[in-house]
Amino acid sequence: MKTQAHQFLKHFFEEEHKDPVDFHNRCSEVAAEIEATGTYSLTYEELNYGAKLAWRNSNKCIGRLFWKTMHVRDCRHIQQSEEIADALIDHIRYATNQGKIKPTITVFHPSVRIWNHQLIRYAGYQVGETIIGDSDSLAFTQQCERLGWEGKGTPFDVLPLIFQVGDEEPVIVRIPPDVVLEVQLSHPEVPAFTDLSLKWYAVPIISSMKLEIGGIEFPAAPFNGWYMGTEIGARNLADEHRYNQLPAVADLLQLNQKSASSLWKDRALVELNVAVLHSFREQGVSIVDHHTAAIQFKQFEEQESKKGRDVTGTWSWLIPPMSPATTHVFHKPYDNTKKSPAFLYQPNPY
Ligand code: HEM
Ligand SMILES: N=C(Nc1cccc(CNC[C@@H]2CCCN2)c1)c1cccs1
Repeated sequence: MKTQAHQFLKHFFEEEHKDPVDFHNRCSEVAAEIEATGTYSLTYEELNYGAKLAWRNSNKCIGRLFWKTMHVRDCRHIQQSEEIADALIDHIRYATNQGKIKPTITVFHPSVRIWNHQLIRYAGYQVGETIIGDSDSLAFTQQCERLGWEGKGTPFDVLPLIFQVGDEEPVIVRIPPDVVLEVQLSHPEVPAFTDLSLKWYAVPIISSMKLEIGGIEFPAAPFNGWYMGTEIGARNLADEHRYNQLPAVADLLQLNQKSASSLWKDRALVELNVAVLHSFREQGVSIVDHHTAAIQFKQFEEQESKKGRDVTGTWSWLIPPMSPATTHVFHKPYDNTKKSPAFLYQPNPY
């Protein structure tokens, strides 16, 4: 802990060009606190900077150019369930910002754990052989039902929040529908596209990862950015084991699905992604296409190298799932070294 704390403080004071005397004093203060209590507490400034660094260090993230602009909400003092529920719903409201999405993170006390993968996600139901809704949510939806939640059984039922303080009973909270912004999907050139009755939620808020700063761990630190269109159009709605919409889109476009070589899947994929980007933009919700995102990532790489910092990355996650070779990312290797502060995986609490 002591070495992790020292490493973090060294980075913090150096990068923020702080007085070395203050650095020395802060180190002694932290060392004394660790000696006395086994841990130490980060100042708000250290938490704010540490959370931004964790984003900057996220090897799988193509969106890192904007790492300095993140809003950091310090909720480490909250331990009452009602207040945690309010803080989570406030995060959704604040980050959504009527569609002009604000990259935001809310950091809770280390004893808090959120069971959701994302604060907003659709339920998944096993009905005989078929799955209704998001198959990624099957297990979590069962936990919600076990705790008394009942969905309507539609493909787009927004799941409730489940969180836990220490080893108290988990708390389940419905999200007020007016807080959840959703985008109905339409296509700029195919009017019949709306017959598919497709939609997706506006704001992805990851709530299952642990934030680690200077050796201090925060299992509950939900963070959001905006979507890259391919996440919705090339994976969530396209994967066969997810919403599997490519055949339906191909029917609409009257493509020849009998032969793979007609590239009907590729044509359906492009039009589905065109619809996602068109619909988000038309409804004033922030989103980025994978080409623009790659250009922004290139700017991030250049900015970091100007600052004398190496950019680390996970190639297989940085390339977009659609037309990857049309981006510069595909054509270069990335060093996958893990840095700290970081966002880490942690086992499911259920
Ligand atoms: C601002 C707009 C942002 C965009 C467009 C963006 C884009 C992405 C995309 C496309 C992925 C891959 C996701 C997948 O394939 O499932 C990703 C991964 C990731 N992003 Fe970003 N991101 C943004 C902001 C953020 C923020 C604010 C944070 C944290 C503060 C963040 C942290 C991460 C992490 C930790 C991963 C890896 C997740 C995992 O390992 O499952 N990103 N990002
Ligand atoms: N645009 C986003 N997408 C994103 C980022 C991190 C993680 C995820 C979810 N990834 C898990 C899925 C499911 C398996 C592989 N991908 C999405 C953001 C979410 C939160 C901040 S940015």
